[in-house]
Amino acid sequence: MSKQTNTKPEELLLYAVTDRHWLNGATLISQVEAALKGGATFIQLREKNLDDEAFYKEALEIQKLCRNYKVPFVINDNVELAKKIGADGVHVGQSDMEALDVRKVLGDDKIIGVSAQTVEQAELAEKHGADYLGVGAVFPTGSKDDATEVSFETLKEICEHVHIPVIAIGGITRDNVVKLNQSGICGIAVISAIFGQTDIEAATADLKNQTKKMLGE
Ligand SMILES: Cc1ncc(COP(=O)(O)OP(=O)(O)O)c(N)n1
Ligand SMILES: Cc1nc(C(=O)O)sc1CCOP(=O)(O)O
Repeated sequence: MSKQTNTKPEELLLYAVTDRHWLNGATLISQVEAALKGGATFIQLREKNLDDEAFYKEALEIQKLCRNYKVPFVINDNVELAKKIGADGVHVGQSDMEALDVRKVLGDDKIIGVSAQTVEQAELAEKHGADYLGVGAVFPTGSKDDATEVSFETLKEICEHVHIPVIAIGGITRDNVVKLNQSGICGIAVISAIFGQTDIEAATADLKNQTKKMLGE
């Protein structure tokens, strides 16, 4: 990995993906702030069932918070909303808008993250202008119904074949993150290991330490 992209590998160390499934009466903004206080280095707003107006208001609120913490903020799938509020970028999957088309909408300076499960998908995403790849699911996950498992060997192969940063996602916890050692990733993305925890700030700080250890930092 060595290509210049719109995000730095260190920003991708501990990437928090939101999920209102874990709210339990709390607000998303308070949970994201706890993750930021604990040291999350990147935030993705992932909403699957929110109406446009509520999604817009929430995105503006979380964007403001992330700016205060100087942490990149991207939106899952919704390129139009990312463009409208001037978010730092978007994350798209294999069945979403193609990276080349996202780039046309957002311009050269925004961050485009793309999900990849195979080397072919990873190479194509890089060629089409992705700034980083999210590869998973590296472990079984309860947070995404249609996740398909990606083996350690495939993760490693993807890292070897692209020149953009790769992060792993899916079922990662403080206890199993060590298993990703020597894969070539520069960080991890999680939902439940942060937002499913009682003390989000402490869990984030702990996971960040474990991730740094795994990376040999
Ligand atoms: C960092 C990161 N990596 C992968 C994904 C999965 O994206 P996608 O395949 O589009 O699936 P949904 O998240 O839309 O269910 C992600 N969101 N973030
Ligand atoms: C959003 C997402 N994408 C995945 C993929 O495999 O692409 S797995 C996943 C869910 C990650 O949540 P948790 O950390 O709770 O397992």
